Amino acid sequence: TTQIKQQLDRLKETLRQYEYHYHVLDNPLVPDAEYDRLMNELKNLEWQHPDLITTDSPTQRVGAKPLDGFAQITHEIPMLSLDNAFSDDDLDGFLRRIEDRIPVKSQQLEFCCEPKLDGLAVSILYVDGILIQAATRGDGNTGEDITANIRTIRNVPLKLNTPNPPARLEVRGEVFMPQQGFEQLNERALAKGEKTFANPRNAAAGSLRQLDPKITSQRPLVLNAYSIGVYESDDQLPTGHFERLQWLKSLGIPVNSEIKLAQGREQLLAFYQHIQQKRSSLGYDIDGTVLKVNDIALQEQLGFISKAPRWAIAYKFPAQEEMTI
Ligand SMILES: Cc1c[n+]2nc(N)[nH]c2nc1OC(C)C
Repeated sequence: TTQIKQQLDRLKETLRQYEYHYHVLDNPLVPDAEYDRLMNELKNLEWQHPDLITTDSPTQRVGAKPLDGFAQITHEIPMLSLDNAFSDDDLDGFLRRIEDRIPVKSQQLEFCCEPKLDGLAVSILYVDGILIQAATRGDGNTGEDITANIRTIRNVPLKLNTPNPPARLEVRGEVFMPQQGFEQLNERALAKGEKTFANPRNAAAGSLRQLDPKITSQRPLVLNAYSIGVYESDDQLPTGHFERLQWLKSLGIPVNSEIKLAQGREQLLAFYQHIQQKRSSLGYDIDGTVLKVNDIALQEQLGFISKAPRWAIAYKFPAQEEMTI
């Protein structure tokens, strides 16, 4: 059966490359018909040799049976939320708070600028390059195990596109439903007298919370990664967030194509205005932008503000001149 195994491996690797070029590089290598032909060839060969089926095979996206419920998963690193800005003044406050804590003028600071996708935050764990587990953000500390549903999302790789994968890599990103897929889903639901969804975000949430992966598999969901959680490897990660996202893309993880580096206040505002102007033609819902200090070491120096209470404020006296007597 080594002959069969080699044939299976070749088919799986070829299909993975086709999926990578189609879903991540947005640049198909072959027509869909050729992809479908090869997928059927692999399905037939696996049907003849079920004992040789591997969990990372492109044929293994839709789980067997519906779940009774979702198990809970505790995030090793909490998935925190973001502070909001609603005006240029708020942005200036954000920049000033950074300058107060690190000796760098914001004009010299590089930022990774991203569209803020209006979907659901998820965490996907790859062990030795194989998709092992996926969870919703939940309350930030514990989420629901939605591994079976995440596996059905066509642009989520079941195996990372590298000969030497990290021991553990947690990818964090947004699962969303593009507007066209949302409209088609609601049309079909109406035609079948089923309930429709109010907006793409609810449709994505409802699709990920399906206990039956066969239903999730028929929903047009898309993943875009935006950060790395747990990482264990002999190799160091790049030292910039933007460069880390490009590295994820090289591994076969889809990353939004609007993401850019910007330096200083003017370029941040230019990115914000650029995305705002493109908003209606993106083909998916966004609710703003996410602007991140790009240098990871600076991110760690700046740290997190645990959500300060909204109902209390420390109104301080002006700093007293130290009297030297
Ligand atoms: C909660 C969140 C949401 N988003 N969305 C994007 N694009 N990036 C991003 N980063 C996040 O958190 C990081 C700052 C860790």
